[in-house]
Amino acid sequence: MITSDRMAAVDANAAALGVPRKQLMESSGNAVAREVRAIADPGATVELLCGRGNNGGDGFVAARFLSAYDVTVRLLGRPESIRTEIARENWDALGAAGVPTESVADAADLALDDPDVIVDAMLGTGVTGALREPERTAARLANETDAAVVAVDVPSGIDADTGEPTGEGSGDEVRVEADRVVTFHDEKPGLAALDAAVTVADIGIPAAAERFTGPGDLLGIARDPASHKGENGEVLVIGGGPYTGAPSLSARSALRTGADLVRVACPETVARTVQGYSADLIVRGLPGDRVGPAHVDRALELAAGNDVVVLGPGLGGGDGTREFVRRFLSRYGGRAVVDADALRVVPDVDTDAELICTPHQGELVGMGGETADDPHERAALVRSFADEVGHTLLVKGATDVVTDGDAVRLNRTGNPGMTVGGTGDVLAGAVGALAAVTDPFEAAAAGTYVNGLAGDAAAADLGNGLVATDLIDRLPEAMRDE
Ligand SMILES: NC(=O)C1=CN([C@@H]2O[C@H](COP(=O)(O)OP(=O)(O)OC[C@H]3O[C@@H](n4cnc5c(N)ncnc54)[C@H](O)[C@@H]3O)[C@@H](O)[C@H]2O)[C@@H](O)CC1
Ligand SMILES: [K+]
Repeated sequence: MITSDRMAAVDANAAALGVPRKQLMESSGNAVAREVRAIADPGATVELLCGRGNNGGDGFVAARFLSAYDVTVRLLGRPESIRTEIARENWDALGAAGVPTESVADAADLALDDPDVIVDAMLGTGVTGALREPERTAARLANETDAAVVAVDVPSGIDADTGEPTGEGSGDEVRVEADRVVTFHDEKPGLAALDAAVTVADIGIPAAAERFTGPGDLLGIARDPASHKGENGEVLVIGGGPYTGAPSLSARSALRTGADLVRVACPETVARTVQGYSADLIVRGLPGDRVGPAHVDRALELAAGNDVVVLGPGLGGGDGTREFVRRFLSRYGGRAVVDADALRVVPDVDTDAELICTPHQGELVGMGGETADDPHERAALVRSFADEVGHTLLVKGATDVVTDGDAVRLNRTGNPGMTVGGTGDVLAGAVGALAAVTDPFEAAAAGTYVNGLAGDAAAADLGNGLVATDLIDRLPEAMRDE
């Protein structure tokens, strides 16, 4: 099963792997034609109702694969209104090849002869709201015929994620009643409940487009242009003690990854150092030089106003600090990224919090998890450990493993230059910022992807001489990866 959002991400990842959308459209159209051939003999009349988006583009391609049939391609709208370049190219190819086409902009001009097969290539996953004209009339007419209706990807007017009509509640819910659906790459959650035979067509999306992170993994993080300060994430970093630089690295990384407000709670002795690094940070000093059990109430109070807590950078080990982490997590019910010395506490603590743990392999073993050299074998081990602890794990390595105990994603951005101190703090901050705007699994996957990209950009300039702050500077550019 794949949702529309994830499908869009995988599609972008496929393009980054060298399989562009036009190529996928070719396979999609081919698969639709195959379905038509399975239900109608050569010479049968086939009417292709095509919209102006890529769903329509799939229809244009299908027509080319149906030269043995009596085909009519009907574009709903004017040719100038075709929305995408690849759909337009396929429309032009039909004209050049002399395939009969017709464009109908006005619903009043629509009439369907009595075809044997109707291909519904009007709207796919790009549909919003109730069907508008002329698609609406075309859907009604298609439903009234005796033709076998083959829908491309999803019946027009149906939400692929829910199976509900897209105009639901408007009293206006026209949708195509398809006999068959040819959907692409994987099953869609909304199709199972429909009264139609669903075929899943492999359109050549590489398995790696789903297995590995890519630019598509950043699509879900697009910012609402109308958003206000605070709506794109407020993060509290709790850290510092023996290591004074770590919390500031995490905090600045969170800012550069897009968080609106970042606060740091750290020992008073560390506070001045953190503030010295950046005037953009709001720093709250906790009495003393180590974070300990005495600070739990204050830390919870500070955490309350934030979307995410990043817990661990520079805290150090020691009984007092561990006790702080244990008590904090047992009372905290929000979302947190847990890193470094705070990690060991996680398997034993009873918490309502939603955690993203970011261990390297040594820390994973310290938590009680297992690892293996082969990334796929390691992924399986980490997945079952995540399931056991009930939290999202991001296990760092040459290939990072991200899993929530169910889904698994691997990341291969990054380079050996990043073994320098502090890059883990940068990662924790980036994941923290992202966890404020998307779910923990997606935040961990996107966070490690951009952190690695920033590291790769730093290595391109500086080789193994890169330091953690070089990554922070390059995070904004990495976030714009396309
Ligand atoms: N994601 C992928 O990897 C692939 C997608 N493909 C196809 O691309 C489709 C998605 O393409 P698009 O994103 O262009 O979207 P659609 O083709 O589903 O719809 C595009 C346009 O329809 C119009 N529209 C939206 N809602 C409407 C409504 N209620 N009434 C009338 N018009 C409306 C809008 O102008 C919108 O831009 C998929 O369903 C699939 O068929 C395939 O070509 C191959 C691979
Ligand atoms: K369709």
